[in-house]
Amino acid sequence: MSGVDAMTTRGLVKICGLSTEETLDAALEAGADMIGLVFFEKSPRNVSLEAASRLAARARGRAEIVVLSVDADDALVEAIVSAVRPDWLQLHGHESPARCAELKARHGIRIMKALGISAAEDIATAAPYVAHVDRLLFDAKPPKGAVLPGGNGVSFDWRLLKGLDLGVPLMLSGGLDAATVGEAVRIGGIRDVDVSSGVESARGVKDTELIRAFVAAARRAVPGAASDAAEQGRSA
Ligand SMILES: O=C(O)c1ccccc1N[C@@H]1O[C@H](COP(=O)(O)O)[C@@H](O)[C@H]1O
Repeated sequence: MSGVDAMTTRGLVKICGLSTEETLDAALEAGADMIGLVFFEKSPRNVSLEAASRLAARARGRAEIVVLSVDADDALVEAIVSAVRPDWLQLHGHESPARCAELKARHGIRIMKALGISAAEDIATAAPYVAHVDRLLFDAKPPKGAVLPGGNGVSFDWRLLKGLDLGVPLMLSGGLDAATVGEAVRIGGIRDVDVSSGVESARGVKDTELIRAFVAAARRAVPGAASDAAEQGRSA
C-alpha cells in the first residue's frame, strides 16, 4: 500500500476538474488528498498539457495528482504522463479491463477506473476490473443526451453500494456537494469521495468557498477523520 491508500481509514477527498492556481490552492489548503486534472476536450474543465504540468508541479507532494481521460489513445496518454507525471490515471470512458492493465504496465502508474451506475446490475460490471486496477470509482451514469460521461452533477441511489466489498479500494462520485456528501457516505458506506460540479459556482467554474465547505463536510462524514486531519496538520 502506498501514498494516499495508506490513509484510507480517514476517507479520501478528491477535488476534480481544477484549472486555476487559486482553486488548486484552495483544495490543497483545505486538505484534499487528490486533485483531478481533466483531459477531455468536450469538458468545460479541460486543461492543456502546459496548464496541467504547471498545476501538477504546484500540487506535487501535497496531494496526489490524478489525470482524467476518456478513451484516450496511446499518444495522448503518453503525452499526458510525460508532461504531468501524475500519480494516477482516472479512466472515465469505455476502457476495458485489458486496456487498464496495459496502461498500468506500460506507464507504471496507478489506475482508477470509473464505472457508471444507475441500477443494481451495473455493480456487476466491476468484477472484471478488480485484478487490473488500483481503485474503482462509482459515478452516476450520464443522463440521456449528455455530452460528458461524468461531471454532470447527477447522483445515483447510494443504497446500491451498501455492504459492497470487492477487494479493491472504492471511491464515490456523482452529484455530491457539501450538503449531500455526509448522507452519501453514510448510505453508500464508501468513505472516499470525489466531486466536480458540487464545488462550482457555474458549470466549469470552481469556487474556493465551496471547495473548503466540501472538504470540511467530507471530513465530518467519516468518524474520527476531522481529528485525524488536524493531527496530520500538527505533525506536518
Ligand atoms: O469533470 C468533468 O468534466 C468530467 C469529464 C468527463 C468525465 C468525467 C468528468 N468528471 C468526473 O465525473 C464525476 C462526477 O462529477 P460531478 O461531481 O457529478 O460533477 C467525478 O468523478 C469527476 O471526476
